[in-house]
Amino acid sequence: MPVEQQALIEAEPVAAAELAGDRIGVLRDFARDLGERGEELGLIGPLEPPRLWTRHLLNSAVLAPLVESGARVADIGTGGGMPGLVLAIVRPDARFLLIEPMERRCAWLNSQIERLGLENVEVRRGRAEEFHGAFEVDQVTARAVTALRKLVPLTAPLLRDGGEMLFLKGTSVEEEIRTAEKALRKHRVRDVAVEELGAGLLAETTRVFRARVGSHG
Ligand SMILES: C[S@@+](CC[C@H](N)C(=O)[O-])C[C@H]1O[C@@H](n2cnc3c(N)ncnc32)[C@H](O)[C@@H]1O
Repeated sequence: MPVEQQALIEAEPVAAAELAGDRIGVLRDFARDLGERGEELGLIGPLEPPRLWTRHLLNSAVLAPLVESGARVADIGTGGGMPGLVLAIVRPDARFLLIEPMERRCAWLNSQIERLGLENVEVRRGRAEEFHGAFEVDQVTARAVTALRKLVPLTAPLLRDGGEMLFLKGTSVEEEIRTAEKALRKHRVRDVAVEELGAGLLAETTRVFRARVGSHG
């Protein structure tokens, strides 16, 4: 990578090693490739390399403690890898399905899975709604895909009874919850909570929408 481009990619924050534990080397490897090629491949915008770690990688990795050990997790609209591929890197004890309709993004994700030697993650090309009835998972994750009132009908049918939604959301999450009231009721979404993640670790904390579907825990 040219020196001038290296300088544009954010230096690794101290919190990265704490969040990724012994998987930090693999996360670093992914960060390097995403930083070098992500913009050219249309995976991240031109303003993103200087905030690659804080805005994207660590913003995804803060979800890791909420992933249940041994869980089957579907990440909807993974794009360049956030949060699903980052979680697959830092949580090798869970299994991940990355659901992404765009062919070029799926090719990128598959090439990273192979290059990084990840054995707990697969890519399924298509829209979330195309997989309703095809499988059931314990948890679903998503970031920057669509508003909650649309995300709930897309993802609830992918969850087993008692399964959990974990959506990275911005500051308007409470307003999104209000607007999604009908969809939440229709899909029997319960135990709705908003949690702040990354306090004490990240300069900017992250908000996660957390809820369960159906009747069983
Ligand atoms: C703005 S990008 C966000 C990518 C990534 N989650 C991130 O935070 O960087 C939205 C992604 O969702 C995908 N997407 C849109 N609608 C979808 C659907 N119905 N099912 C699955 N993925 C979808 C798009 O192809 C795109 O890659």
